Amino acid sequence: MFNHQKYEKQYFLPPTLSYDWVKKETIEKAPTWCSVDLRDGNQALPIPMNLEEKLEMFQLLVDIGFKEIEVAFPAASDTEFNLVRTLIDNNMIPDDVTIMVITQAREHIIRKTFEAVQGAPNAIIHLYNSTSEAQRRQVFKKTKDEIKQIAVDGAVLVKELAEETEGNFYFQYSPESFPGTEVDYALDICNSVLDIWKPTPEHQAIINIPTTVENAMPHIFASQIEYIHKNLSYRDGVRLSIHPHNDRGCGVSDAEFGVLAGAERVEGTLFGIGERTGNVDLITLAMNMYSQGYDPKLNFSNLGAIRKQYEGLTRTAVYERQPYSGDLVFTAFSGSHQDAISKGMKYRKENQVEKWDVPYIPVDPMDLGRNYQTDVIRINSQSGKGGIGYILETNYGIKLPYKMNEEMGYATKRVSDQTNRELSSEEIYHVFKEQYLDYCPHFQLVDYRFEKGEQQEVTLKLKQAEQNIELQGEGTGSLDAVSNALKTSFKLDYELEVYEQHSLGKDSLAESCAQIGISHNGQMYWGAGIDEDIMKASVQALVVAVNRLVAFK
Ligand SMILES: CC(=O)SCCNC(=O)CCNC(=O)[C@H](O)C(C)(C)COP(=O)(O)OP(=O)(O)OC[C@H]1O[C@@H](n2cnc3c(N)ncnc32)[C@H](O)[C@@H]1OP(=O)(O)O
Ligand SMILES: CC(C)C(=O)C(=O)O
Repeated sequence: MFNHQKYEKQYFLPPTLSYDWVKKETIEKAPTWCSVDLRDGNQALPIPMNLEEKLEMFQLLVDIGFKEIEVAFPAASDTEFNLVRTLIDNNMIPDDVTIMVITQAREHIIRKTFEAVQGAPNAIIHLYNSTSEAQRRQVFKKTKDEIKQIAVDGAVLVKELAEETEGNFYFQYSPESFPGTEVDYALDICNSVLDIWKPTPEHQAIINIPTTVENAMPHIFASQIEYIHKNLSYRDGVRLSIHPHNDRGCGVSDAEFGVLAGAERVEGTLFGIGERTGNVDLITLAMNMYSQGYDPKLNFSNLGAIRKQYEGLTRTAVYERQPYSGDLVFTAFSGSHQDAISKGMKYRKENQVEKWDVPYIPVDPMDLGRNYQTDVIRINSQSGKGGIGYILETNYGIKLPYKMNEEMGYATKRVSDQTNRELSSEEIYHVFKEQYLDYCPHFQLVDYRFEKGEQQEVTLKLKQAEQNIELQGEGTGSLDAVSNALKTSFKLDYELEVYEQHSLGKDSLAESCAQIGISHNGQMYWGAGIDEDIMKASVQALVVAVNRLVAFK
């Protein structure tokens, strides 16, 4: 039964509430990013990564710029254990990268973990135990003091083994299931663990606060973090870290507010892969900083390639609307968005604008390895002339007069609406070709010859109903002469209103595109021609416009 009365709030407010974090505007300095793709991300995969895949993932994370990487839960499986050994035995960990391994606060698991990290140049031992009221009551069946003792005993053993084991070790403690834990109690456990480790500014420890299962609004989490930040012992010897999950869809807000509230380090995964609804997406966090003009200290300039590799390694598909990385996140299908984007891109080019402010596109897609041809505007029945003109211009160099563009827009939308699908740029060009370059159902241009008399004279060779015919005309200019020949011979009455032409390329051999608009009884009829010879392009454009007049008047 769908009954909200079955539920009640499960989070705890800190004993004293302060909201200093609210007064801060944005994140200007990148926190330390710790990737947990190989641990929390991996433990959520239906088929966890194998050793080769993990090694490839490790290299990918290093290449992106991560300096802290949680590589394994060594006691979980041979594969996890072997990954740590492979990295250490083969000196595969760059000097500026610290690996992290996680362990439950259980003796045999901690011992196994130290076997795995023996000889590590730098490694963080991440100790955790669950502290929530629900888990104390249901899972561990222990009192608060007994649960605290699990953490303290674990911290003691971790310290002892670190002293005995070859390698350089740092410590991290997480009160797992923190969202369901009384905040002052969680703080008390963290401080008790720190009392064992006695961290200093020279050898810091990490206290990592997770939203194991996110159960409150992000401002609650921020207030909890601010309380811990202000009341943690050994504060200058501690890096305060957060580990947001996304059960309520607020992982990014938790992380950003948490940093404003005093966290110096953020754990998460690429693309937000992780248990249930995932961990916080570090790409989103980093790119949110980047898009405000701050250096995130992670490089996603080839995000498409990163995504492809990641999807292969994890056998997981990235959602098409995933911020920054999804297939469709830079794409407008709707007309008014397309119009603004198209004008914004033009404005940017013409005015050499330095800072990015194109409407509807929060960051320059090119910065992430995307392109303007296929990523920004795509066409379906929701699209408009701005977008359709943009596709013709960016893909084919064709610029249409305003009113012709409008008509072409409706012609294209009609095709998409009737077929109920998106149209590719080739299909859009096909509509243009069919309607404006080749539309000659009544007569077709075969050839023409100009002669200069008192006026410009033309002999126009056409084909009509499979018969060759010749028309004569004269006028003040070449096009005028062709137009008069058509008007007189076919007894037509129209005004030549618009004549535009431009080159389709930069060199002198490039083709020209001519567009002609003629009016009859207040209605415009359009035609276009493309040829290396500008006159030929223009005559063809006029022939199409007149054909359309005959067909549609
Ligand atoms: C929120 C998180 O992501 S936490 C990380 C979770 N990740 C994983 O669990 C992935 C890897 N885990 C594993 O491979 C296995 O769980 C192992 C190898 C670590 C341990 O396996 P097992 O001992 O067979 O079982 P299991 O994990 O179910 O252990 C449960 C026991 O450990 C206790 N326990 C669980 N977590 C902890 C902890 N952090 N500290 C101390 N004890 C713990 C439980 O109370 C339970 O005790 P009981 O045996 O007295 O009932
Ligand atoms: C162990 C902790 C950090 C964790 O993964 C979680 O609580 O989600």
